Amino acid sequence: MKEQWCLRVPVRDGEAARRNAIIEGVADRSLRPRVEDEYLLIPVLFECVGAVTAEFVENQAVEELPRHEQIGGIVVLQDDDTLGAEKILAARPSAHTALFATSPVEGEFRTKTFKVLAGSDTTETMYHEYGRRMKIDLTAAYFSARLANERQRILSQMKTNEKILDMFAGVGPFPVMLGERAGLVIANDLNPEAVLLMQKNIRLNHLTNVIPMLGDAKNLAEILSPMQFDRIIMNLPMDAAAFLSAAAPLTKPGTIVHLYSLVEREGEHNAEIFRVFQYAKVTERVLRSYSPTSWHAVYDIEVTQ
Ligand SMILES: C[S@@+](CC[C@H](N)C(=O)[O-])C[C@H]1O[C@@H](n2cnc3c(N)ncnc32)[C@H](O)[C@@H]1O
Repeated sequence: MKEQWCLRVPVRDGEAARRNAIIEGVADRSLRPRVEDEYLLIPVLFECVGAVTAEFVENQAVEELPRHEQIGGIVVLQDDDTLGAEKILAARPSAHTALFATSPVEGEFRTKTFKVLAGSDTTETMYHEYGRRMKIDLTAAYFSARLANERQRILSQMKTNEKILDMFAGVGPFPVMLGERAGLVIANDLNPEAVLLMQKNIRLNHLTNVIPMLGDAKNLAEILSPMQFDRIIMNLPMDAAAFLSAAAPLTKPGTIVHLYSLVEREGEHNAEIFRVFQYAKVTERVLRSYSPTSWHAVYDIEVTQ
């Protein structure tokens, strides 16, 4: 593989950064890093640069550039900083556009609006994650690279041929990633633009067992019963717990529900979970902090009866 681009990280962070890059599929074990001044230069695969996860870029790679998150060919800056945007684009050959979010995540489609700071006037890009490709459009449909590791965790837990339901699938990152091992994935979202992109992503990744669906998750039980799923993904962090009773009729003993939520205290959703599923084994894990008083957590709910 040809060496074309390097991550430059302080030597003290070097080993962790290299391990992270190898796990992310961005660096290759066979390419040796080298030390220059106080920095370790980690050769990465040019075509995979877009797959570097947001946290990795922010924390390890580019201390001298303004803080930003890279998603495929797009960098999203934390500040409305045109000069900084141009600097980032010059430093990142794989990036074609620099954006600044002019709104928070909002509305039921969970989208943001953006201003183009530099580069091409677009919010569309191709995003790569662990060998999969996804077309995304940051204004049309929600997308975040931050759950890339979470998708791998679930993939590693899956048995072959599982029947999976993603109730809030967006442009399809979970279905695309889990599809290779699943028997069937039903991938639902309320946003028509997200479902259109998801259809493209299913085709881009040559999946024939992922069925995209446009609808309100609250009606899924009525539409899909008597189907029962081995695994249900619920990634609507502001409100997923409110949909637990819509998911319940589609479960059976052994079903695992992965509920993603923003929480302010440990066990925040336990009362609702045990109200809906009287017999369940629940594990709560923190994924990252979201604000000084809240964090992003995943509840793995194993239905036992
Ligand atoms: C946080 S995003 C998650 C998208 C995707 N799972 C991902 O990881 O990128 C939540 C998604 O839920 C969708 N959504 C919101 N309310 C919904 C509802 N009642 N039924 C179905 N989808 C809904 C939004 O359109 C959005 O795409």
